[in-house]
Amino acid sequence: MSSDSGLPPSSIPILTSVASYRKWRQKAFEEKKSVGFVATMGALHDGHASLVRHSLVDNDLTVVSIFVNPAQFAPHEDLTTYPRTLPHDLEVLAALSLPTGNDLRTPSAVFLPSVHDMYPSGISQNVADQKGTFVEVKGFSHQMEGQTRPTFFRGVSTVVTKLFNIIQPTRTYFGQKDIQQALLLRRMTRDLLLSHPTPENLNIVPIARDPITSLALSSRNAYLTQSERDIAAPKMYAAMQKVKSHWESGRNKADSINEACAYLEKIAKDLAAQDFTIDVKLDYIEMNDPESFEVVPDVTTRTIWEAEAKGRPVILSAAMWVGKTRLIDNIILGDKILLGILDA
Ligand SMILES: Nc1ncnc2c1ncn2[C@@H]1O[C@H](COP(=O)(O)OP(=O)(O)OP(=O)(O)O)[C@@H](O)[C@H]1O
Ligand SMILES: CC(C)(CO)[C@@H](O)C(=O)[O-]
Ligand code: BAL
Repeated sequence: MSSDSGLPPSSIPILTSVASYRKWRQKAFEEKKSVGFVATMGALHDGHASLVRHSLVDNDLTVVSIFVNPAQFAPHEDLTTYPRTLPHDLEVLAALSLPTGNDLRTPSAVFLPSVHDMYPSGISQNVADQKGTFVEVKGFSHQMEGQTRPTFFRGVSTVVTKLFNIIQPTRTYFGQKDIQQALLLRRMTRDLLLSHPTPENLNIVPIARDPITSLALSSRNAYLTQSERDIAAPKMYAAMQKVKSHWESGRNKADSINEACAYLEKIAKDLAAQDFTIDVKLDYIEMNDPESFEVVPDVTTRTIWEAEAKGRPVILSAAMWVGKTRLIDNIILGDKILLGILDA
């Protein structure tokens, strides 16, 4: 069954217009049902499933949006090739269920808007050509991922504001894999005084990893060849684990990171020598303050950080090119609970 024609078969109602969603939401308001929301760009995997499962546990109803947002892709990025797998996505969602009392809770609706509905004034990927209304979280969008992708968070903040405005979620769920995105959106929710969701109801769900290689699940993993996925890509997490163990043994930040960079350089050389088709290039590996996103000073050790940071953990994050695919990952050094990251 599907709510609109021209869509793949789906046991979950698909709402493609803002008006049809609003009607659905009004009924939930009237019935005093809580609505959990998971925003995605589709190509669903077990990381997305974990977000949806959390929502099913916490809420009467769960809505998943699938929208590949042009505004968060720079003109040179992969908007046109981004994986679009709607029939598969609907099957993944239909297979998710949670027994509650006599009931089986499943995702309640999929919101599938058009680019035109989301951007009534039109949308250019080139910020200089954009017209209309945009949301920027100033001072928090240029560090970490924002350094390599300077217009990324403007695109994300804008589309998520629109989605929140439409969906009116009681609670939302974002992945720790995109940790800066989740923390920035929580700040945006606070700054814009949103009630649906409140900042407290923006939940962060731990990173789902491949059980064998520990590679963080990601829609873009679909771009990787088998050897890129199984051999090269997991080295980024291995490098971060090295930073973690140096940091925890008392080395300062610069030394800890340098060891990991040297490890990755050696891996890149070895891979190139063994197989010319695997090309690995580190974009960054860095430690940042989870509140300001500023870089942890080179000479800081864990003991110095803990004395100064009043319990705040450190975000250790990395981005790496594996062939033509850019992957990101992170580890929280310290207490994840203080960032409001849920248990898995
Ligand atoms: N491995 C994961 N574990 C937990 N959450 C995840 C994981 N991967 C993605 N998410 C979360 O799912 C939500 C939707 O993400 P999105 O649809 O962009 O998938 P993605 O795998 O992050 O894609 P991409 O490969 O483009 O980064 C985001 O909140 C994201 O952080
Ligand atoms: C939050 C989001 C769905 C906004 O397009 C996207 O950035 C993502 O999938 O992480
Ligand atoms: N999950 C992040 C989406 C992006 O890289 O555009």
